[in-house]
Amino acid sequence: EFCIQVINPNTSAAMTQTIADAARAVAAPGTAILASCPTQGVESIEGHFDEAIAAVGVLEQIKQGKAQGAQGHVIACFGDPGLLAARELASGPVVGIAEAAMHVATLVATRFSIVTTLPRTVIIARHLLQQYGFEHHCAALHAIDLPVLALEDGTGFAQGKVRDRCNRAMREDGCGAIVLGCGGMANLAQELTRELGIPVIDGVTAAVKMVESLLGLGLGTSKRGDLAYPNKKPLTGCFAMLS
Ligand SMILES: O=C(O)C[C@H]1NC(=O)NC1=O
Repeated sequence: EFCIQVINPNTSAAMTQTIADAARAVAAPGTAILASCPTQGVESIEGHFDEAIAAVGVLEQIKQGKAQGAQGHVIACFGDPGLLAARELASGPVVGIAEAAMHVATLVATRFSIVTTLPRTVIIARHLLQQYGFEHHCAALHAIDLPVLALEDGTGFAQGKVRDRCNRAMREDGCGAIVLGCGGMANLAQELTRELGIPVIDGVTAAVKMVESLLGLGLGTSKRGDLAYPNKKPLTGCFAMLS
């Protein structure tokens, strides 16, 4: 009985499919998943510049999702790009996969490590830990040092690097759980949880279940204060589509 929009903020069709499949695999029987990515933007998000571009696409998708009946939204990129802006626009809940994975990890372990793609993404993930208040829960952060789209090149090489790095983190970090730091890793969590014997948490599936929970509690985004709908004003040029 819920309709949840899952937005891949990058424009990679392959990664959008990976994300959509993972979301649908955990969605409750009555939950419909609307999966999408921006019509324009950047094929992978690997830094602040990419995130700024992707955030506009996220807002466009939120607007479209609302029109299509989405009651809640997931931002399926580990930087949670445009999260607060999306919350201003949305009436339903909006959950980013980084915050969702971090929250879930704190419920099943006292310390979690993060395994993501590039070293620069590690730095951004550290900023998110501070922003969300999870710094002291995170034991360590690691990068496989491969570009995001290596996860979609079909060789399985990146997936092997993720597995090895998770294994090493579990042995060296004293962490009880691991957070996968990329939407494109969503299809690895279950298998790695079985293999490693500790919770390996993907943010796409965590966020879908969190949005279901919020909807089940009858909760949407607060529209009082800084998450109220944006003040009405003319939007010009390429931003007109957001008005
Ligand atoms: O920052 C990263 O490495 C991961 C992030 N980038 C992206 O295009 N989708 C993501 O989840």
